[in-house]
Amino acid sequence: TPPFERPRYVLKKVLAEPRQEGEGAIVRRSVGRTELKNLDPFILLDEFFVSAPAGFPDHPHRGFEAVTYMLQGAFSHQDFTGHKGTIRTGDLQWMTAGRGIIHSEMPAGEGVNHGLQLWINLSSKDKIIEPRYQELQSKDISRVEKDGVDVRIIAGEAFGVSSPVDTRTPTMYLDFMLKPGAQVHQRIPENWNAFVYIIEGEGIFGNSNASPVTCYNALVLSPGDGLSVWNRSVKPLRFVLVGGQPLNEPVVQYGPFVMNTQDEIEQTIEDYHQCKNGFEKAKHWKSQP
Ligand SMILES: Nc1ccc(F)c(C(=O)c2c[nH]c3ncc(Cl)cc23)c1F
Ligand SMILES: [Fe+3]
Repeated sequence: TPPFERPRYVLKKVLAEPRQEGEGAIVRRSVGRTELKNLDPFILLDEFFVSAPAGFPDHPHRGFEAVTYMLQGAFSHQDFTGHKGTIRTGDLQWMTAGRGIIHSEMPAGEGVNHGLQLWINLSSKDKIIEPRYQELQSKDISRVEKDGVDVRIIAGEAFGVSSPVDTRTPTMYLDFMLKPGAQVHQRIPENWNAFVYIIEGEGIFGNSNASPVTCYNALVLSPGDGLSVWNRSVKPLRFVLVGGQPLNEPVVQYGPFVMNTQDEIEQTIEDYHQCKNGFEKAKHWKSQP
């Protein structure tokens, strides 16, 4: 018996090509590029590859959440409130920027530091909340291994295990590793928007006779109550499955500012330049080298 009443299949496949971002950093942007704009509540997904001295020096955020997940290496971060730390392989930083953050995110490991940064929009009422961090070390991230499937539960639930992360918008963010020959059937709430981003290997998504998809591709999923995935290759398959309940609000983005109207964007730019309404600490702050 098929595991789902309405299996989700692949509506669109988009290859994320490398591009410059920050200072000398290379990112493969999937969600957030022109043809992948309306995946409400998701604004952007960057797979970043950064070697020192490149990185993301002092920059602001307002109106959304930046979720950084390190796949390999380390990143150090510091913000204008004095909050600082290092995100290492397998670690997670869920930063709710709310009304405003200014921070720097710089590589802290030797060689290439590789990870994902997902931007999740906030509802209009949450765009003015105080900034907040939820930071998990690799060992604290819920993990289930079963029948050749190894899933790390960054947000939401899989195999009956939930993540401790408190998401403003109901969200799932699952990091799957499938051994050769393994398959997985993951339930996804019916009315959520959902996509897959492949990190390593090749997999078959949606229906069992679909053609295999390889890394750096993002797959937009059709509506439905779950996704099936098969690994029919001889290598491990690694991908993230991201889903969220749409906010259904207007989105006006200006770089690292995501609001609901053009007026709010203009107000945000003024707040940032005049160090007010949440950007007060910008007056005297610069990141320490
Ligand atoms: N100047 C500028 C302008 C706008 C930005 F969003 C950024 C920025 O920080 C990032 C954009 N992708 C990213 N992936 C991973 C990480 Cl750790 C950071 C970023 C930045 F630096
Ligand atoms: Fe940032």
